[in-house]
This record gives sequence, C-alpha cells and structure tokens, in this order.
Amino acid sequence: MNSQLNGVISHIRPVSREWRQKARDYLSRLAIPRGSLGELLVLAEQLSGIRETLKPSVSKKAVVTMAGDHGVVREGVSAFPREVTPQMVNNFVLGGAAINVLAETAGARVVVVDMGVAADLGTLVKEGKILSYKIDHGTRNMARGPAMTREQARRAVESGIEIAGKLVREGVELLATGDMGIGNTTPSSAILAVLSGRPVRQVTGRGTGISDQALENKVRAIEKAIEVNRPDARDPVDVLAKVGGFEIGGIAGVILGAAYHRVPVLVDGFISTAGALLARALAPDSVEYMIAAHRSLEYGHQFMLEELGLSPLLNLNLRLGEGTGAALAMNIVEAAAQVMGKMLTFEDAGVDGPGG
Ligand SMILES: Cc1cc2ncn([C@H]3O[C@H](COP(=O)(O)O)[C@@H](O)[C@H]3O)c2cc1C
Ligand SMILES: O=C(O)c1cccnc1
Repeated sequence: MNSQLNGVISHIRPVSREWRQKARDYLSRLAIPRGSLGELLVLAEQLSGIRETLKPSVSKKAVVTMAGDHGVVREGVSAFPREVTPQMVNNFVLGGAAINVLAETAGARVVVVDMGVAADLGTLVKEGKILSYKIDHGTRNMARGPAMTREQARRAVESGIEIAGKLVREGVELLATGDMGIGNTTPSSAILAVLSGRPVRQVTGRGTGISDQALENKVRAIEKAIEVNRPDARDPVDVLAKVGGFEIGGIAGVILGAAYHRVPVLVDGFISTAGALLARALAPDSVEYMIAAHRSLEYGHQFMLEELGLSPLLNLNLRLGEGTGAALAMNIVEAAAQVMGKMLTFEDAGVDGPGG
C-alpha cells in the first residue's frame, strides 16, 4: 500500500562501479604523489560514481532544514521550551541563524520546511518564505504511545523525497540535510538505540545542554517509549512512527530522494544522521550517496557514523544541527569536484612521474 515510498526505494541503485573505477584511474594520474590529496580523492571518486562523469559539478547547492515539534518535550528532555522551534524558523526566514550565515559562505540556498511545527506558520508559507508539508502540530508524547501513525510516518518520508525531487528539477546538484525541533535529540537517540541495539543510556547525550536531572528524564523517557511502543527494528517505518519525529522522517526522505535522483547528499549531525539510519534501513544502497559532513559533539553520533560505516569530513566540536556542519562541508565537496574536473595529469602538465 505504501506504493510511492516502495517505488522510490526499489529504484535506488548502488553508485556506478564503472565510473568509480574510471575516476580512480584518472585520479591516480594527477600530478601529485599518489594519494596525497587524501580524503578529497575518496570524495572525488564518490562524486564521479554518483554523477557518472569525470567532471562532476556540485556548484548548485541547497540545505534543506526540516522543522518539527515533539510531544516528548513534556517529559522534561530539553533545556529549551517548545516555542523556540517556531521562533527559530522565523530566525531562518530573517536570515539571522547560524545556518543562514554558514550556507551563505558555501553559496547554498537554505530551504526551510515545516514538517510539523506546533504553531501556525501559515503567513510564512503564503509569503513563500518556507515550504509547508505540515503533518500535524507536533508529534505525540512517545513515552505514552506512538509519536505518530504509520500513515504519518510514511507521509513524512515521502515529503522529503518530494522536496529532494523538486530541488533536483530546479538544478540542485548537492543536497544537505538540516533540522530544527526542540526535543529532537530524544527521538534521534531512540532511533539509534532501536536500530543499533545499544543501551539507551549509552546513546543519549545532553542535546542543547541539559542538566543531570533532565538527562535522567531523557533516558527514562526513551526507555519508556521503547517499552510502551515495542518498535520493530526490522521495520523502519514502524520505528519512525513509534519513536521518531516528522522532521526526522523528512530528512530520511531527502536522503532517499537524493539517492533516487543520483545526487550526493551531505548529512549533518545527530538528528540528520538518525534520519540517515532510517534511510539506510529502508534502502541499504542509499548510504553510497551520503557524505558524513562532520562528527557532532553529541555523544551518540559516533555510534551512528559507525553503524553507517561513514567517516566524517570535519570535527569542529559542533552540536547545533540546522544543517550547519553540512553547510561547512560543502566547500570541501566542491573542492573535490574541482580537483577531479580541473587538475592536470603528470602527462598533460609535463611533470615527471615517480622513479623518473
Ligand atoms: C536557540 C536554538 C537554536 C537551535 N538550532 C538548532 N538547535 C538544535 O537543538 C535542538 C535539539 O536539542 P534538544 O533535544 O536538547 O532540544 C534542535 O532544535 C536542534 O536543531 C537549536 C536549539 C536552540 C535552543
Ligand atoms: O549534532 C546535532 O545535530 C545536534 C546536537 C545537539 C543538539 N542539536 C543538534
């Protein structure tokens, strides 16, 4: 019945082995000591495999910042009140948030999406300042029952897929994920615990900077949510519905949409990587389109990256979200594309190779 989602999932393929090989051959001939551009070469090869060309372009960039609220904030799991979510959406529109400033340094658009903020953002939608895929005014409290229905979970993922498709049709060549939602490190930890089988306490951190007491509330709320809802780790839509969030589903969808359209996608920090875990669970090959932007200071992030087998480009002690780490990594991805597209080989540059 979940036909649109299944249709996309069934069309996600691994990146081209043939183009990866061609890229590897070409990169090995660049006028540099072999391998000396390190991770840039790994990235360049990935970009060639994704785009199926030796001259991949990632110059048109967009960060999709997905916003949603969380019923579980009632359990005292965040240092900030729920009202901050719509207030920050407003800040994104004003251009005064960290993501606005950092995306600008990469020449990237910021696309703000209301996936389920618990406030009326209709005016911003009408003015064309944000997109609305609003599913509800916040999720339900997952410590008491499912965060959302299965139908809503599917819709959240499909919304992300649709947004990615729309941006690709507008010419976007590099996507990045971001999040805004007070309380959303709680469902992110829950998703990690369920999908990795790790103990809740081990994967639960301090988010916006919570007290010892709030950390206890948070661990207990997640344990309760898993106990009450019994999410099925083999069924990612079930996990999202029971212990997830609207924006996390949207992020998973953006990643799946990127993989479907064969566009690279930079995955931001803790919340975005929770979305990536769901995307990988839905379509294992989607991981080949992901680029881990950075390693967040949020404690459990390392386990998420480990699960996905991704190594982050940056380690800047960020713990903000919004897409900030992904925006910062964009210029590195651009650099990799330019190395591939513009550098000369030993032969073309008239430089002697090794042992000559
Ligand atoms: C002013 C402000 C701006 C933010 N931008 C991102 N987050 C980040 O912090 C929140 C998650 O942390 P927790 O689970 O502890 O609530 C999310 O909104 C995330 O995007 C922010 C948080 C605040 C307070
Ligand atoms: O890594 C993140 O994305 C993050 C960490 C803490 C709070 N908000 C976001």
